[in-house]
Amino acid sequence: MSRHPEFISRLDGPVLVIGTGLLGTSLGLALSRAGVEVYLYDISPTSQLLAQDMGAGRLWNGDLPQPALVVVAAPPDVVGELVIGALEQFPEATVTDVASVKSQIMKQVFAHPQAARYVGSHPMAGRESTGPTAADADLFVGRAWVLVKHPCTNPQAALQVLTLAQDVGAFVTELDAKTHDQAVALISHVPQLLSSILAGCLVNAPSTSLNLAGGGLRDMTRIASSDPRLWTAITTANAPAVVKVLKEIVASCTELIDGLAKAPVEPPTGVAQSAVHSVMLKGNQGVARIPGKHGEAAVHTAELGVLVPDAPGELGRLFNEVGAAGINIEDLRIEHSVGQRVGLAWLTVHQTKAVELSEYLESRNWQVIPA
Ligand SMILES: NC(=O)c1ccc[n+]([C@@H]2O[C@H](COP(=O)([O-])OP(=O)(O)OC[C@H]3O[C@@H](n4cnc5c(N)ncnc54)[C@H](O)[C@@H]3O)[C@@H](O)[C@H]2O)c1
Ligand SMILES: O=C(O)C(=O)C[C@]1(C(=O)O)C=C[C@@H](O)C=C1
Repeated sequence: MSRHPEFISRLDGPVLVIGTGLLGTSLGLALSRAGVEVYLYDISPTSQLLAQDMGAGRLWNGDLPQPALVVVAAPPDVVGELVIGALEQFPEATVTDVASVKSQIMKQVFAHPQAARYVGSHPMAGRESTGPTAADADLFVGRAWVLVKHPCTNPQAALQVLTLAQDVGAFVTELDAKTHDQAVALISHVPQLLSSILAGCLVNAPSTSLNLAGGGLRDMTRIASSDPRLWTAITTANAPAVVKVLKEIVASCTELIDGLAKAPVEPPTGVAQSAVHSVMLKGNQGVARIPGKHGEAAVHTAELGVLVPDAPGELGRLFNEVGAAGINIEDLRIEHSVGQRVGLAWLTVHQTKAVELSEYLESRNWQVIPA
């Protein structure tokens, strides 16, 4: 594949991707776009063919030159054995993986004599859909990518994996396996489980209730569509850290329930109000600590709501207008409820451009709602 001028890789290939689902195919697309030779292998013939059709690389066969780097992008419960298999099959190659949990895999791999060529890694980028067709060459752009080294890790191998992460647009952070697993329990694994538990409460809800769903519920449940098999493997492999965070949440829920249960008291005692208020306040403080893109504090953007008629081409027309104003859309979310004739598009733009865009869109007869 020819090199795309905007995305030239510093990494020397070929790279063999084992597991061509969402992560493996996204990586193949990003590397192929940057001119790196990518080979693809998946236990599922359909998945590897789809990945090849999408342009993520070519199917691996033993006649091809040996890979310089092998990336294992399979579910966490098979990663350890696949990494060891790759270390043995390709004695010159560096081997890495992208699994969401690290301690168990590090322990399994570092019992092997050739483990110095292995570097654990975890791109903090993904989505609720799996499989090659959900892949995106830009998946890793601006996202964190954790490198997990071992005292025996070969520095040259670590450098290769660092280069891989940087070449696909990620910024690299180094952590030990235990710190990594505790961190992702809090910021990824428990959020997934809570989203699933909340969405699970909707299973028997009447459709008259569900038809009222707005942005709040949608924001909280996007990841509830994630793959049950993959997430069972992820969370069980990180059970101790996940249980610790879940227990904290149960304690907070119990406190809140006890406080709220006192709400109907006459005259009001303020206990219920204080229980809810402290939950809300702590939440405000926590959410303000989540960094924005590239790990910077998210203070430079503003959101603008625009009412968009529910008709073909209207969203495209809005984007064209914003483009004509010379303003970049940093992010986008859409609120849309069943039976409504309009949707609400929330555009995130640079803070300094928000007023200008609002005035411009109003002058073009769009109805703008400030955040
Ligand atoms: N989905 C996410 O958001 C996300 C984000 C970061 C990291 N990860 C990690 O990336 C890895 C892959 O996740 P995904 O979302 O791409 O899943 P996926 O289901 O889309 O892809 C996994 C692929 O691995 C293949 N596979 C399974 N066993 C195999 C084997 N023995 N040999 C070869 N291929 C095999 C499957 O056929 C499948 O195509 C997981 O370890 C996951 O923890 C996922
Ligand atoms: O769905 C998303 O937006 C994600 O980025 C998925 C997400 C996450 O929880 O942040 C999920 C699992 C990973 O191991 C890494 C990323």
